[in-house]
Amino acid sequence: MATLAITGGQLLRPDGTISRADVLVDQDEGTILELGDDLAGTGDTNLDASNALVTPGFVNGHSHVAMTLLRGHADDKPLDAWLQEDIWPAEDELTPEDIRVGAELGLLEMIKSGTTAFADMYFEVPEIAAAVDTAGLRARLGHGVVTVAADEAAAREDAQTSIDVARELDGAADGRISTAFMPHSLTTVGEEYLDEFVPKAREIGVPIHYHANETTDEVAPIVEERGMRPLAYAAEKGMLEPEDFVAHGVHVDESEIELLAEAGTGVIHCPGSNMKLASGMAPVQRLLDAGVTVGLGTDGAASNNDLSLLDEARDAAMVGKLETGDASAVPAGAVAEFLTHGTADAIGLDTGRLEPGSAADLAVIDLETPHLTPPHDLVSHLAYAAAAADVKHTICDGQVLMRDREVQTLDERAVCDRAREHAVALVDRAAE
Ligand SMILES: CSC[C@H]1O[C@@H](n2cnc3c(O)ncnc32)[C@H](O)[C@@H]1O
Ligand SMILES: [Zn+2]
Repeated sequence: MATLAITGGQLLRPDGTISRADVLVDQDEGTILELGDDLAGTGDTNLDASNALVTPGFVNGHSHVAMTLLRGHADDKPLDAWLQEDIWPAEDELTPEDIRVGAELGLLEMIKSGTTAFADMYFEVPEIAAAVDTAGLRARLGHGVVTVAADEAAAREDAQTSIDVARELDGAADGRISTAFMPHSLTTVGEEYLDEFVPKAREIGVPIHYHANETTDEVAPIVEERGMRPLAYAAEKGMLEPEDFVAHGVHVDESEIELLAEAGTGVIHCPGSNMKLASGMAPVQRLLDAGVTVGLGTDGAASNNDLSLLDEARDAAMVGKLETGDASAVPAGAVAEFLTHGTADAIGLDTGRLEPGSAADLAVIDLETPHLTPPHDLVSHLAYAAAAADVKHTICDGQVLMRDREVQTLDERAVCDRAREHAVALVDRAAE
């Protein structure tokens, strides 16, 4: 058995408290073997965590990781105009290789900012899975289905691809990859396709993930045409089960909050994207008060514009207070849960807790920096003050993905060079 010791650090425990402990990892099993006062010298290899905070690796509950290629391509527009005028025309030009290159850039950024697990909706998912396998992260992946502008044969093929991808890739990368059926949203996928394919997702036993209640423009047509709220419609279509999770949930009313709480369906809060696209502010404290499982997501790098969950954590805390007019809303402790086991639970991945037997997915945050001094409250620092560049080691499934800020599984320079070339060519093709 190969072992790794992470020594000298302060540990964020599953109950949200912080205390001193070393961590011993079974690298063959990818699990935490032991937490103890003095495990220095017990591992085959050692990572120094002195004057550092050791947290579970961060979990990103909603992303489109390959959209890094479109970072900064189209800013300062609302969702519909942004998608229809800029993003979808550019995505029409994407090749499988572009998606591989964009995914590698996104994964590099995730590793550098302490993320070890994520949920992702996009196209050419085998390319993304291959990048995840190489990079060493954990992921729930799915092919995003959009049927609005497609003829019936193309729409059915798209939905079937989502089912096939979910079946074929579940368990890939030595079990680090799991999957979901991913209709894009309740307005971009026709009812007949939900009726046909939601039962197929249930047959193969995968969750369903989709964008929901992101903007008022998305809510209004459902209310007008069906006389019901979007999440009541989702429940009617069988898409509100405990394993399912929706992205955004900005414009949810009390009846929908109750539906989510009763169903056990998770909501992935994406405050950066919601602010940038001016979509609105999700009622996160009300969701929490109602008992809804809330997670945190970056959305894609074209609407954020980075993939750092520490940025997202700060945004969540800040916007939570603004939305309620209450400075005690969405406090640091809640945000620390969002970063770790809250989001892991929402997307159904078994990670996010530092305890013996758990997945050895960790981030080590360097506290030797002015903006994290003094160390009065390290949970506060995690929510309000820490940044991506403070992450010094990242470990997933017991493997060291970044040591002393050097990513081990991807060649940083080569990934960035390739991404630059592919992004320029992509945007040029889209402009032709
Ligand atoms: C069909 S694959 C996923 C699809 O979603 C698009 N997308 C990216 N960000 C958002 C967002 O905030 N709301 C809705 N759709 C979004 C992405 O560009 C892909 O086309
Ligand atoms: Zn999204």
